[in-house]
Amino acid sequence: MSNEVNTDLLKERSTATFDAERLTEFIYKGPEKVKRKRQIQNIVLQDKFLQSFKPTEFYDRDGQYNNAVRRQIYIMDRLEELGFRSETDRLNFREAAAPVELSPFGLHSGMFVPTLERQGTPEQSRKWVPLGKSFKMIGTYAQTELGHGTFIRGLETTATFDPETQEFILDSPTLSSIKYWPGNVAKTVNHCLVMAQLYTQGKCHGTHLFLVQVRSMEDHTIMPGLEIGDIGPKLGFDGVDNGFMKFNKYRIPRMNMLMRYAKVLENGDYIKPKNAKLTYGAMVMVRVWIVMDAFKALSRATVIAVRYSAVRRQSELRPGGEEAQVIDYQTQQYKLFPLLATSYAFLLAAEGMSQIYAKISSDIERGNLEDMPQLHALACGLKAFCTWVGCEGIEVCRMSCGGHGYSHASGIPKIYANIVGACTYEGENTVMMLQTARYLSKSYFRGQRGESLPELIQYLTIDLNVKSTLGEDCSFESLVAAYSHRAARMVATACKLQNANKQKGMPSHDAWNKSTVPFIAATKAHCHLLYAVYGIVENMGEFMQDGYFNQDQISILNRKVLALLEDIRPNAVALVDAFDYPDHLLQSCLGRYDGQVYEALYENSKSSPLNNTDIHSSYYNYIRPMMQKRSKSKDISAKL
Ligand SMILES: CCCCCCCCCC/C=C\CCCCCCCC(=O)SCCNC(=O)CCNC(=O)[C@H](O)C(C)(C)COP(=O)(O)OP(=O)(O)OC[C@H]1O[C@@H](n2cnc3c(N)ncnc32)[C@H](O)[C@@H]1OP(=O)(O)O
Ligand SMILES: Cc1cc2nc3c(=O)[nH]c(=O)nc-3n(C[C@H](O)[C@H](O)[C@H](O)COP(=O)(O)OP(=O)(O)OC[C@H]3O[C@@H](n4cnc5c(N)ncnc54)[C@H](O)[C@@H]3O)c2cc1C
Repeated sequence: MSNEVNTDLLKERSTATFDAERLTEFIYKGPEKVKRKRQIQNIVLQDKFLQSFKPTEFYDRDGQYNNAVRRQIYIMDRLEELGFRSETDRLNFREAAAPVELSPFGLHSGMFVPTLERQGTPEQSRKWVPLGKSFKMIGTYAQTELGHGTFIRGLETTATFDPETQEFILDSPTLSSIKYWPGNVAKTVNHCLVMAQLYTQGKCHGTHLFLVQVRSMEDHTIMPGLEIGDIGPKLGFDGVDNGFMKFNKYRIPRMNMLMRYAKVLENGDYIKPKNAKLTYGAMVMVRVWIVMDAFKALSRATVIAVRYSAVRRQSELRPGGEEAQVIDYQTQQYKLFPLLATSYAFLLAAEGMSQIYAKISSDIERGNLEDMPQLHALACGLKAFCTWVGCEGIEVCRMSCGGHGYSHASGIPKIYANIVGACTYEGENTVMMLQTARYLSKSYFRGQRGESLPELIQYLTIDLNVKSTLGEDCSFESLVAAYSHRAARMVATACKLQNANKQKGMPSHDAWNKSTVPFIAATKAHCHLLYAVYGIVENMGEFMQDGYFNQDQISILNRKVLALLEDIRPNAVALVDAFDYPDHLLQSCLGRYDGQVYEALYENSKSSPLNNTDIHSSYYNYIRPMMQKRSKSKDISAKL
């Protein structure tokens, strides 16, 4: 590989109208933090073991899982040796060391340990959390079953209290009750947090969490009374062993029920929690993180697509002129620049969401549950919105790279395959949007009754007869007003339909179900408040439906979006550089900082296993015999 930077990229960087480094410092919260991040990334870059892994697509499933375990354990050991204590340092190291592959210990650190911490009594946490943190106990979160994922109340695994032995008996009474999908259940973990229907004194008290040992701590054999296995290959998550698990009247001690909020006493009496949904806390936390995952995935794809578009030359823009950088085509700009802006919007949304989560979850821990519905609605809506928009955007990035985007060498297919799972896991997106929709519906009717609403949804009570004041400048205030108007109108329309259905005599559940399509559209509009001019132009019908904008204003917006493409054009490369993703994090021949994409693609293709021999064994085994057979056949030779 040459050491030179592609001349087009050099030019892009030298003509940018702002200093990308300052923006990097804004993103990572200051120059010291940027420096530290780079130091950590360099440690990884110098690490021969970490650099020795080939991309996961070159391994079969067994190899992918094996490598993932090997690499992640090495990462843990290195983190210990390096003595990194700060969460940011550890995250930076982990991301640089395993940039594409998901960890077979991800659910251990991401759900198992935090749930023990937050849902266990102080004694339970004191006992188990240190074991989890030191990996003496390896665990995961096992909730979903063959028959039910979304409808938690429909889960069928039972945990029946036996006061004689002071134990719970876990059972999978039906085929559909078998736990199915939980990550890392198949091969990695020795413990699970299992969501099961609690029965005591002959009564069901709904779903609760239980700590269950599933493998021997001595030799990792599956505990008697359990059946465990892998569910097979998936679209992504190559290194993750999503599994199935069946309980055959398997006993665990009473104290293995997580009892911070609900309790079962020795005599079998059940003590109710303050709110039954407190058991769902781990899911809320992960939904919040997923917003940040959506940012990371979309921004990486955008970096790759924008850099490649600056390097790729195709066709003549000026007749007889040199071939143009594809980034100069207005259509290419219209594909990519809004996604670049969306990446930045997602970053800010993810940070804002994390702050709200930190505040409300600490209130909840102190017993103040007032804002729980608001947190739930916000986390569900943003998780669904950002993963949907992110995945669509990543696919646009892939296609904007033409044929090379389809190759794993572009790095984009893997980003997509991993993040698209987030549209389903931790709450299927439509279902999540409908949770936010219910909150909006209830809030709308409260607003109609004159009750006060939380700040984020006060716009639901605005006067819908007011028209837009948007002028040539497309001011921030006029854009916010437009989005508020559109979302408020759409929520009101959906609520009116819901009400009309009720008035026709429909039971309230039917009245709700038969208005959910407009409610989903209204909820997307609610989440869309992250956007500006492009969002209006792309959804003009919804903004126009009640004549909110006049014809002149529509023309202004259409002109403005094209003018913005011109504004972004000289800065596009600098705006993606500012994310400061080093090449070894992007793992992309197309998104390289130096822009040497053709050399990289050519080199990369040489590592394809099909190139190990000039003549593949299938020639001797199948092609040659087929040709020999055909050449002997009279019919064929006659035709030839
Ligand atoms: C290549 C490099 C790229 C870089 C990026 C890569 C990105 C990849 C990163 C991946 C990293 C790590 C790996 C991730 C691992 C994946 C983990 C996946 C784990 C799981 O999936 S665990 C299982 C998750 N399951 C779910 O989420 C189930 C969804 N269902 C529910 O949550 C609920 O049941 C419900 C559907 C929300 C509600 O059901 P229902 O209406 O029946 O209501 P309930 O009776 O249950 O509730 C009544 C009432 O309560 C309200 N409510 C419900 N939940 C909550 C809550 N959590 N908090 C507060 N209130 C709640 C509900 O709204 C009702 O209210 P109402 O009566 O309407 O007022
Ligand atoms: C990669 C991956 C990792 C996972 N990891 C884990 C894990 O670690 N632990 C774990 O417990 N689970 C895990 N899961 C399971 C995951 O949480 C569930 O698949 C998810 O919650 C969706 O539930 P479901 O499969 O039952 O979908 P379903 O609910 O069956 O969805 C099917 C369709 O029905 C629609 N639908 C369902 N209910 C409604 C409704 N009320 N209103 C309108 N439409 C509805 C949905 O919108 C969807 O279109 C994982 C899944 C994946 C893909």
